[in-house]
Amino acid sequence: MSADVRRAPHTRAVPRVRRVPRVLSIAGSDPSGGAGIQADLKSIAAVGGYGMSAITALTAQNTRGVRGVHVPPSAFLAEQLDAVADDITVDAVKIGMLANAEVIGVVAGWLRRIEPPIVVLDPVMVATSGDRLLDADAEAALRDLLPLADLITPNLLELAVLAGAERASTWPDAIAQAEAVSSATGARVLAKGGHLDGADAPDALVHAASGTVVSFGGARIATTATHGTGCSLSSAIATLQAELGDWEAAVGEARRWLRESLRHGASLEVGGGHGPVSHFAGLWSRGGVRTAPTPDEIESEWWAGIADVRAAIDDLPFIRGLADGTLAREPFLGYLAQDALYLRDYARVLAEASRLAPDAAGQAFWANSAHGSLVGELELHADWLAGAHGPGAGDGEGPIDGGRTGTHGTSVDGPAASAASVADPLHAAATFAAEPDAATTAYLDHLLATAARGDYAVLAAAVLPCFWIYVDLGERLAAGEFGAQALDPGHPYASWLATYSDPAFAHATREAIGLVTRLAADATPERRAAMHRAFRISSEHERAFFAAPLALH
Ligand SMILES: Nc1ncnc2c1ncn2[C@@H]1O[C@H](COP(=O)(O)OP(=O)(O)O)[C@@H](O)[C@H]1O
Ligand SMILES: Cc1ncc(COP(=O)(O)OP(=O)(O)O)c(N)n1
Repeated sequence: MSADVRRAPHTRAVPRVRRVPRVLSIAGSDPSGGAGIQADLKSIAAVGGYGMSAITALTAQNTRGVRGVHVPPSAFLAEQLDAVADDITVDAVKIGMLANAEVIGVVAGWLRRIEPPIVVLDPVMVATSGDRLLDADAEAALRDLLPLADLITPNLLELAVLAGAERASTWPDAIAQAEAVSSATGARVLAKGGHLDGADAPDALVHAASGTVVSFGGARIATTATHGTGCSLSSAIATLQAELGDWEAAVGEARRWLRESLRHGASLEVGGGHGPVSHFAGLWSRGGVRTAPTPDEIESEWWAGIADVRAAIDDLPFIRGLADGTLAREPFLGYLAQDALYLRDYARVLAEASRLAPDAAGQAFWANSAHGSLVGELELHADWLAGAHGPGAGDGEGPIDGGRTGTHGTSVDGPAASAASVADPLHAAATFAAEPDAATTAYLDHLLATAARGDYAVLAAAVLPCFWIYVDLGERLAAGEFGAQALDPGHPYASWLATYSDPAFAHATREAIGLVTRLAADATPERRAAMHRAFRISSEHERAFFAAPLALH
């Protein structure tokens, strides 16, 4: 190799690290999908890039071999390249099959003009099947292209051609040839050991300028699905280099990905010859292939999914009596006594959700809700249970100040205005004097067991109905959906009903819905199903809880 092919000092832009790199493959087409641009686009996507392709040549091939090659006019390749570069920032280029010297000339001219920040050149010459993919008289032109690359990825045969030597018979010989090519071109060279005999399939990243040789070992994977491994590896490296900005890290990760894909290639059952690797095997097994619902879709689906429970709650004599004011004081106070017991442990469950929350926003939200349940809500219960409100209490029965705090987990932003405090031992004794009935016990057992299992997302879903069902009831009561009596200031439970439609509680409920549905959208299908189950069970407990007072009295 002559000294004049040594690469000029690097003047192009330093590669920028980019989360989803835009990677252009300049390569030939393989209609069987295992090599060429088809493999490149799959590989780029599989390792996290946005793939583009300018097609140099069309092949008619399958896993058994190449039947024909058609090279379109090189001017049309130039048009493809310009169309991309005129519009899109190209973060990395991978070059594969170039077919002939004319095509190489077009690509070389374009590279000189555009100066993409990363160029990985896979010097494709002969397919594994033995078919030529580069005219024999184009090898000199290809050598001249090498200095325009940052990384060259030859297999053993291609390395020997580039080094002007016999095919290396040992791995140290291959590394020596790679050093010679790197030294002559200024580019890094990845010597690939896929075609070695023996139990190992090593690769080595050689950089003569810095005198480094980084070896990558690995046992040979027993498979015949090796069609397109070179194409796939080089595209993955180009993409990962654009993302990571570190050649050693990019090669290491690309190799790990390729080896995973090699292990699963045979299971695709493509063709009777050398089949392709399974480019997305890792993604499929780790991430699944089904779409995930959006938070909005989950909200509608979960709400519609408890339509039967909500309708049953609406029809309960307790709710009807509460709405039109005909509910007797005794079952109402019985309900409040149970609700006080419920809220005391519900606050503990909310505190546990706060402890489990992975982020400060969730932590603060649930802690605030736990505080609201105890300080705001329970103190209103304490008032009622101490006889300060309601029919026969002689207080005018209008809404009380404490009504600004919401029901079930509403945040409060100031000291409770209510006179009775659960912090006061006398009031606490009265507030929590009742024995929990079956409905309260069952609901709390469900919530406390869910909290004990320690799955934050499932716990968040389990506490949600207590927000959501109450706020919905409150809004519809306030809108007169259950009759105009609920709007009458003289209604015997007016102060209580006011808590149902408290705007602060409505706001907290929106936050809780958003938080839970976002968790569900991000969850695996199995976890989302567990969340949904917990949500549904809590909703059913809500119905039983509202049914209990009149079932007992
Ligand atoms: N059976 C195998 N087991 C493990 N790695 C392999 C195997 N065959 C090829 N590779 C790897 O695939 C990549 C492509 O190598 P190679 O087959 O030598 O190149 P090409 O596909 O260009 O002929 C290299 O990283 C090589 O180590
Ligand atoms: C269109 C096209 N380009 C390149 C190759 C060679 O692919 P490669 O990754 O070198 O793998 P093998 O198939 O040769 O193992 C090709 N076949 N077709």
